[in-house]
Amino acid sequence: MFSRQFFRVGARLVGSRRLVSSGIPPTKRHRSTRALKVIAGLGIGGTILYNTSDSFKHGVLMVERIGVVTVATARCFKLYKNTLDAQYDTEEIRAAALKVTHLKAATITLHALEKNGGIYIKLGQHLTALTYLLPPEWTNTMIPLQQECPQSSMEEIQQLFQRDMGVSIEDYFSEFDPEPVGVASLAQVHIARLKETNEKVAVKIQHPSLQQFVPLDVFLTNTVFELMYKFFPEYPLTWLGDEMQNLIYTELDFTKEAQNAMATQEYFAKYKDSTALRIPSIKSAEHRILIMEYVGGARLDDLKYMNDHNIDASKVSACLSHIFNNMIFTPGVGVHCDPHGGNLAIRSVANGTGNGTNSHNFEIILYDHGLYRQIPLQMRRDYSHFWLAVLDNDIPNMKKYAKRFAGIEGEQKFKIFACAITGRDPENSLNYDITKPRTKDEMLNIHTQLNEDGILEDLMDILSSMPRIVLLILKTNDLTRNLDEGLNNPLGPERTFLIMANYCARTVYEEQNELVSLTSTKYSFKWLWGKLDNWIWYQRRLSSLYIYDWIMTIKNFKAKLSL
Ligand SMILES: Nc1ncnc2c1ncn2[C@@H]1O[C@H](COP(=O)(O)OP(=O)(O)OP(=O)(O)O)[C@@H](O)[C@H]1O
Repeated sequence: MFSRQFFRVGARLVGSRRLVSSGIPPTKRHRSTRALKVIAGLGIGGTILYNTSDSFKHGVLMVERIGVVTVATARCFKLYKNTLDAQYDTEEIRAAALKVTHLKAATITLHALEKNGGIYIKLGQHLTALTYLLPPEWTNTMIPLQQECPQSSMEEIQQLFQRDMGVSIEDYFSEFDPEPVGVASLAQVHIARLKETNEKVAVKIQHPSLQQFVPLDVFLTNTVFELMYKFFPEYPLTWLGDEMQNLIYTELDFTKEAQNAMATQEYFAKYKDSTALRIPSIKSAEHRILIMEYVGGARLDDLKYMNDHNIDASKVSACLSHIFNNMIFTPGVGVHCDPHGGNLAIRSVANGTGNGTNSHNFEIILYDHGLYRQIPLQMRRDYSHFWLAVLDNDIPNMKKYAKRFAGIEGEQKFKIFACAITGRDPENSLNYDITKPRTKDEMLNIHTQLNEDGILEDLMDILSSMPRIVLLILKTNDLTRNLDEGLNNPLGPERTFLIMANYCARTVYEEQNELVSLTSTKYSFKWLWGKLDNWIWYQRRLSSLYIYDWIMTIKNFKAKLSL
């Protein structure tokens, strides 16, 4: 590829054929022939070096990567500068011009990310998840990055395995499917069978090319975001570079993923019944190779699979809600940072046999434990207050706690934030009704309203100033909401909100109890009264779910009788 480019540039520089035919004097022709020879010599030398010297090849690829990022950045800068500096007759025209620029810049960026691959694809995937906080032209354009990740060749995989494990794939496994079951930005997963025990396993292997370019790529992305901040201080995106730098090295260490998977498996062992969660067991873990028990399943939005296996979508939805709320609200294991559709699967099991004691006829499989985050205690408490206020339509308290846990101030920013966190349009987010599912029109309306002029600056401000962990909460909320909607749960979203309200209520109950203990003497009247008052409040909160479940049981019973 390098030599081809070299020759193309050479030919353009020399333009030799045109020189001969255009009557240029012989001395000039001589000079151009010599130049052609030099370029040809460099091209051939370069090709030989490229194919024989690893460090030369590495250098060339580095220059190429830098070139791709520099050109894309310069083009996007120019586009935005022209659009933002221009004069417009009306705000509508300006907004329309900005939309066009977003789309053009996003397309240029997409091509650059695809060309460089690796962590750039990860960055693009991160952007797609910020649905309510970035213009749709950006989030929609990046969607292909979720599906198309470059696959490493079997030869590269074999070399890496031999180097890192000290043994060949043939010696370690009795079977190894060369076609991966999943190819992602950082790794690919192959199905294999262990030679020693004949067990079926999933082997996650990091793309070999990643390691050598990660420091450069992190440096480049940080530089781009810093430059952007310099030229457009009103659109700060440096946080995105910082975030990537913080996370990428953790994600690239599969021994950390193994630790997370084992900790989550152990933690959820006591919640098997409410969650039906299955985490594949870890067989062995190296920095770039992870060998796990093979646990396959269907996607959660495969409604035919669920129908064929008699799996009740409303139960799956409730289990999902328990899994993620448990992670968010209970201190212990932390929150899985990437619960997208590809990282979850469902499989049917004989009633009561799933995962030891799970009483359901299905298991929910969770993959990819590369990143977990702990939510600080006070943030968890404020977040719980916030959601209880949302469910009570208590706007003053919503504002109070949005400010506390996410630093949101001002009417406009509060509205945007309420939209992002509830996934509802401004009207519904401030007037929340948990019984009503979102309609397609409502989702369209969210994007239209978030795209209104003047909002972009506020969005950028929110993104750069809010604690990173809140972004994770927003992302988890959104992904789990999408998973839930994909299930077509016949009961609607009501039960999942009641489950979440229970977790919030428990968090607030614990906080209030702690307060009573801190402000009164144990067993004094004030202490007893405080505890009782809290307990009654908590039971009142819990009862809504019990009542709902009772109503549903009676409804189901009546429906069965009438059949
Ligand atoms: N233990 C397993 N058993 C069966 N299939 C598995 C297992 N682990 C992973 N897979 C399959 O491989 C795919 C990719 O795995 P995983 O999500 O861990 O990779 P990844 O590189 O972290 O991907 P991404 O970053 O996109 O989430 C999964 O979606 C799943 O289909």
